[in-house]
Amino acid sequence: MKIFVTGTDTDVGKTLLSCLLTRALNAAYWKPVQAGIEGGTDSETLSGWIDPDRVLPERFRLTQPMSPNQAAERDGVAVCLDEFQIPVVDTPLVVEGAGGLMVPLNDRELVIDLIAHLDLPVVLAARSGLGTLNHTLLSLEALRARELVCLGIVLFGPSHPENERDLVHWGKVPVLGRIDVDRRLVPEDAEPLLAKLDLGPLRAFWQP
Ligand SMILES: Nc1ncnc2c1ncn2[C@@H]1O[C@H](COP(=O)(O)OP(=O)(O)OP(=O)(O)O)[C@@H](O)[C@H]1O
Ligand SMILES: C[C@H](N)[C@H](N)CCCCCC(=O)O
Ligand SMILES: [Mg+2]
Repeated sequence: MKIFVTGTDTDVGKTLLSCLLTRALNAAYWKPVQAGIEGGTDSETLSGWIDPDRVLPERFRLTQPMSPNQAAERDGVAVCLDEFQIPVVDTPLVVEGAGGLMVPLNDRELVIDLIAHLDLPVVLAARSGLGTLNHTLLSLEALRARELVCLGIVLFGPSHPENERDLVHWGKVPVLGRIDVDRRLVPEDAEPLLAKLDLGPLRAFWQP
């Protein structure tokens, strides 16, 4: 069971979702491209939530908090799809992208091309409130155009039932749940937060 966690944007909740999914699935975690290391990386965050031995080394650790193509340019590093091989692990694996789907890795390749290269189904982190319909439906359309599978959407933010309804209607993808981040979340919050998510569509993908 291998999943790529992507989002409609940066700072949308991919890392928090990855924390929850890795715990729920007893998975390893891999961040192929980390852009920005000052103030802590996503892998360091995950190491607080799961056994650090299950946090695999990033393929690229770029110093600047920018789009990977720009951060790579600053660091004088060449990022390219051929450099990414899915890690071999004997557990499920959660892979977290950088930013959203159309974020460039270099002059020719985008994060969505990395998903296709790794050949993984996607879980999409999205905001719950005003603006999410456009961002989320565009993301789903981009995935469909490349014949990539989206197993579900996880919403971050306050309750907005009409948005949830419209995302399911137009996106034709289940909303797995919603997480309202109203304070600093700690690993002890994992179980109650996971209770808000329906991981059935994920498990059904591998065990129909
Ligand atoms: N433990 C936490 N408790 C509460 N809020 C958090 C926590 N960790 C991150 N946040 C906040 O939640 C939001 C989503 O953060 P998150 O790191 O999950 O984004 P992301 O989609 O992974 O971004 P990136 O593209 O940088 O990987 C941000 O506003 C962040 O500041
Ligand atoms: C720096 C940030 N936290 C991520 N690592 C990279 C986000 C790239 C977003 C690019 C963009 O959509 O304009
Ligand atoms: Mg992140």
